[in-house]
Amino acid sequence: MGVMGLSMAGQTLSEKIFSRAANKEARAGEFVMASIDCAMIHDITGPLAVRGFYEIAGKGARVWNPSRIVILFDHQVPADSIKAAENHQMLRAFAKEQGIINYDVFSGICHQVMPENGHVLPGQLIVGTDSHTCTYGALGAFATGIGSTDMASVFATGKLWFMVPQTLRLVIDGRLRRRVTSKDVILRIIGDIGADGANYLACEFAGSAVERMSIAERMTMTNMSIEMGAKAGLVEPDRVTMTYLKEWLTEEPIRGDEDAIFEEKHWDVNDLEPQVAMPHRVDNVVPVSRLPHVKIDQIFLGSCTNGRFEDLKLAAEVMGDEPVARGVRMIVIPASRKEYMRALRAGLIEKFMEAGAIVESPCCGPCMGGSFGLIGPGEVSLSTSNRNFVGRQGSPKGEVYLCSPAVAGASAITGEITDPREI
Ligand SMILES: CC(C)[C@H](C(=O)O)[C@@H](O)C(=O)O
Ligand code: SF4
Repeated sequence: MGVMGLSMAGQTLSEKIFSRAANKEARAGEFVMASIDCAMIHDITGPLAVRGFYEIAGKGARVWNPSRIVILFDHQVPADSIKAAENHQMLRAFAKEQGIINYDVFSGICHQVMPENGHVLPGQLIVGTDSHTCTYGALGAFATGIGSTDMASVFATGKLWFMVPQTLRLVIDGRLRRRVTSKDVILRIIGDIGADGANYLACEFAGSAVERMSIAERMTMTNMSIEMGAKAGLVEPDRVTMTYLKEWLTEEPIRGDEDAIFEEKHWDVNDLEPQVAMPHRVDNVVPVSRLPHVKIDQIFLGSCTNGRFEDLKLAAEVMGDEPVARGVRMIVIPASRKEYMRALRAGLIEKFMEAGAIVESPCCGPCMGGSFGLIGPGEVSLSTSNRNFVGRQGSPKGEVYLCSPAVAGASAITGEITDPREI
C-alpha cells in the first residue's frame, strides 16, 4: 500500500493511544515522544529509578506530576532482608518528599493494585518498571515495562520516546470447556508461536472467547504477552471493561478502527485441553493429558498472572473437601488485599488452611524466587505464575511447571500434575 493508502487507513487501538499521547497522528513504525498518563515503580526497581531521577534532575528536584506516579511494595514484603527494608524506607521517604500516592507493604502485587484502584483507564499510556506492566492492557490501555533509567527521565519530564508497534490480533473463538481457563489459552498460544513469536508487537486479544471472559481472565492473558516478546497486550474495551471500571470511567473508551492495518492469527478453543509449560521454557507447552507422571513438591497458587479471587475460587472448587496430598507444600497468595478480603469473605482462606495449605499476605511470594518459598535442588514446583526458566523459584537444580489454577487445585490433592477434568 502506498503512502496515500496508509494515511487513509484507519488506526489500531495502539496507534490511537499513541496519537493522543504524542498529540499528532501516530502510525506503526514511527518514533514518537509521548506523554505518560501513569508511571509505576515497585520495591525492587524503584530505588534505581529514584537514584536515576536525582542524577538527571539534581538534588531537591520535583517529579513532573506526583499524582501520576504510583509506588508499590510487593516483591519483598514484608521486608525479608535488611536490604529490602532499606529499599522500602527509601521509597517511603521519596513518596513523602514528593507527595506521591504510596501504597504500603500489604496492598498487594502492583499489577493487581493498579487496575483495581483506578490507576488504569482505557486509552491511557502507562509505564512501569516491571515487565508485566503489560497486564493493564486488559482494560484497553497501552501499558508496557520500561527500565529504571527510562523511568528516571519519565519522573523528570513526564515523557518518553517510543516506536509505535505493529499490531498482531490474536483472534480466539469458541467456548472453553469446564475447568479450561484463559491461562490454558495463553499457554497454548505461547507454545504455538514461541517465546519470541510476538517480539515488539502490540498483541490484541479478540474473538468470541475473549468477549466472554471476565477482566480477571483477560488480565491472565495480557499479563503473559511479554512471555512471547510483545511490547503490550491489549483487549479492546467493551461492556465487561465498562462494568469493571464503572467507578472511574467518565468518557466513552476509544477503540481501534475496523479498517486499521494489522496481522491476524486464529485459534479455536472449543476442544482446548488444560495446558502445562514444562521446564525450563514458557513455550515448552503440552496438554496436561500428554504429560508423564510428574510428582510435585510445592504448589504456588498466586502471582499477578493467577492470584485473583476467581483463580482461588476455581482451585478451591476443584479441590473439593480433599486435603493437600501428603508431602506437598501448597502456598496460596491472593494478589491483593482486596482479593484476599473477597476470598476471606467467601470462606476460601479457611478452606485452604483446613486442607493443609498455607495462605500468605498479598505479595509476589515465590514467583521469582527473590523472597520466601524457594525450592531446593531436585524439587519440582507447580506454579500458576508466568515464568519457569532455570532457577526462577530457587535452586537452579529445581524444576518449575506452569499451569492454571484448576490444574493447581487438582494436583494439590493428588500430589502429581493432574488433569482437573478427571477430578
Ligand atoms: C523484579 C522485576 C524487574 C521483574 C520483572 O520485570 O518482571 C519481576 O517482577 C519478574 O516477574 O521477573
Ligand atoms: S508476581 Fe511474579 S511476575 Fe508478577 S510482578 Fe511479582 S515477581 Fe513479577
